[in-house]
Amino acid sequence: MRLFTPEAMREADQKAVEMGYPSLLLMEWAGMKAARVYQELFGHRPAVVLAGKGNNGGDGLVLARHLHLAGVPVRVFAAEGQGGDALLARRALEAHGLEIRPLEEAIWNREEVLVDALFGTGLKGPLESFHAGLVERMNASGLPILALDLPSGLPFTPHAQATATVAFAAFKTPHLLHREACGRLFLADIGLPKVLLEREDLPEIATPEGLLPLLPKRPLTAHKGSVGRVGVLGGYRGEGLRYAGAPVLSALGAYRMGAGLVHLVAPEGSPLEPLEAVFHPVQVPALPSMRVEALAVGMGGGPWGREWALKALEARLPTVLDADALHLEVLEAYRKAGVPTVLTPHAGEAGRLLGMSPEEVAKDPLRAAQTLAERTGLTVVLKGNPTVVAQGSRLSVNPTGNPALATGGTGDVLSGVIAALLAAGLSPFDAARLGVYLHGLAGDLLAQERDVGLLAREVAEALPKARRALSESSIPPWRTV
Ligand SMILES: NC(=O)C1=CN([C@@H]2O[C@H](COP(=O)(O)OP(=O)(O)OC[C@H]3O[C@@H](n4cnc5c(N)ncnc54)[C@H](OP(=O)(O)O)[C@@H]3O)[C@@H](O)[C@H]2O)[C@H](O)CC1
Ligand SMILES: [K+]
Repeated sequence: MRLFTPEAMREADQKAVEMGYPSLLLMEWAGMKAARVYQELFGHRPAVVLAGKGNNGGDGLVLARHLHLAGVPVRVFAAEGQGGDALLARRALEAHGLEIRPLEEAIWNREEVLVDALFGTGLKGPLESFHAGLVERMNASGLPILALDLPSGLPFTPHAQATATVAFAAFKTPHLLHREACGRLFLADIGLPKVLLEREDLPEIATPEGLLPLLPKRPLTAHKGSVGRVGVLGGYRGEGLRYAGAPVLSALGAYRMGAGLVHLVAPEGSPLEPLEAVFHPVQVPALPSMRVEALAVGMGGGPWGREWALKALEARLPTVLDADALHLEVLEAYRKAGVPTVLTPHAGEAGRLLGMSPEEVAKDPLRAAQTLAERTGLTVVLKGNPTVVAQGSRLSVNPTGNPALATGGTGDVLSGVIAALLAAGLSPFDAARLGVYLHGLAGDLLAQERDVGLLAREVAEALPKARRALSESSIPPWRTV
């Protein structure tokens, strides 16, 4: 599944029309499918449809007709000046005798549900004062908001804060970059010819169908040496072993992702945990002899991070470089050595490597991840909401995960998860996108029980459940209608 920009979506739309596909059919399906979602979520609760003058408004007018025909009470407030399909949608609605009042008069009461059909992909800049005021009034109403295609105003502020969003034909960048504004996501097939949605040049959205075939199988003859062994190198002896837990969490992540054996190389005095690991206490960063197929390096390494990474490079094994190991000259050494490498920076670390502020990175994570991947020649996991995986020109955007994961140590767990998948034989890009997806899904499963107060080790513990959910193809983060 591809992630469309609003422009790419408009192109697909235009191509459909050039192919002779009637655009009115697309609008009819969009409005009809959205009406179906409305009824599923709100039953016969009365609707207030707020429609703009563009095609997003047209979708809203079609929805109003379908709700009316289904016996749902509907009041419609629409901008003036529709043309094309939206005007036909308006006429069709009027033919059923529904009154359409000016948008300026929009008002609602406590029983109603707001349908946001003001703007979709055609918005060119931040909302001007009238629409900004309207959207703010909608948000402040406390009523549920069903957004058609996009919460109006996105990607700018202010924008509608939706309870649920029905995306038409495909997800667009704001759906994943501003997930918190979208509420529950629904994806509606509106009959757009499939060839128009197959765009290899666009970023992929990691989906269960795409990732399931990558999940390492465990044959009956498996033993601990055959399913992938991981070496974890990290920790710093200064400052009283302040981050001694980080390598332990990485080791837990690796075990819970299915590593057969984990070797833990950490400063003397570090906790001897987890009990299942093979311990190598060292005085200074070192690479002891051990039989492993992949490494996770840098967690809690502080000033030792660089040395850990350079020592680890001697093994010439697929490696995950995290946190303190992330320095430009280290990355250059890994690239030169041709070692399959995955970097796992957050926005702050990526910003440091790119010479940008963390805010700039977070604003356009797709571009930042791709730039870092191109500059380093390595595979990049840019952690954030959403997490983006980049390698060369390939981009994969991860739809799992939630704010509960924003807690100390979850990144360390992720490094072990990806290392375990590398050790099981996956390529860096596949290990990264599968690892990120499962790690996020583990967090999502836990958030169903509690949405704050998660511990990183619990995320590790939930990994087998996430793995099972993926193999049983349950819980995609959206529903298709
Ligand atoms: N293939 C599909 O996915 C289909 C999508 N459909 C729906 O169509 C919209 C996109 O429709 P479009 O008409 O291109 O655009 P919008 O309805 O989102 O908005 C256009 C109007 O917004 C005005 N505008 C633009 N920027 C601003 C702004 N900053 N402030 C105020 N007004 C603004 C613009 O006015 P202009 O005078 O600038 O032209 C337009 O009037 C998509 O999201 C789907 O919902 C189809 O229905 C089916 C196929
Ligand atoms: K909208």
